Amino acid sequence: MAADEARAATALAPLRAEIDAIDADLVALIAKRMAVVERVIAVKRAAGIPALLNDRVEEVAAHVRHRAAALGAPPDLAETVWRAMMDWIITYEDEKLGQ
Ligand SMILES: C=C(O[C@@H]1C=C(C(=O)O)C=C[C@H]1O)C(=O)O
Repeated sequence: MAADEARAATALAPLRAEIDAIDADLVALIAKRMAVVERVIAVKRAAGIPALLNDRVEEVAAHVRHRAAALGAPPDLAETVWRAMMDWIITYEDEKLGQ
């Protein structure tokens, strides 16, 4: 059993390094997306537009489902991740717009 676990640990290490590298790329993309969100907030503030725009939320969710399916990723996973991110961003925008 110990030998099996040692073999598994050896096999897992490079895969986990790949996941860590992908996560670093994803965090960089989140930072890039948030920089655009800051510009969205400025436009919304100037025009008196609210943080939550339901039609846009549904459009983004549909886009990521479609893109995930095209790339062989689970659409439900993509939609779940994006809805969580958009919920967080809407709260963030709300706080910023209320200031
Ligand atoms: C960024 C926006 O604000 C909110 C956040 C969204 C997002 O993170 O994609 C989408 C819809 C909005 O309610 C936007 O209106 O585009």
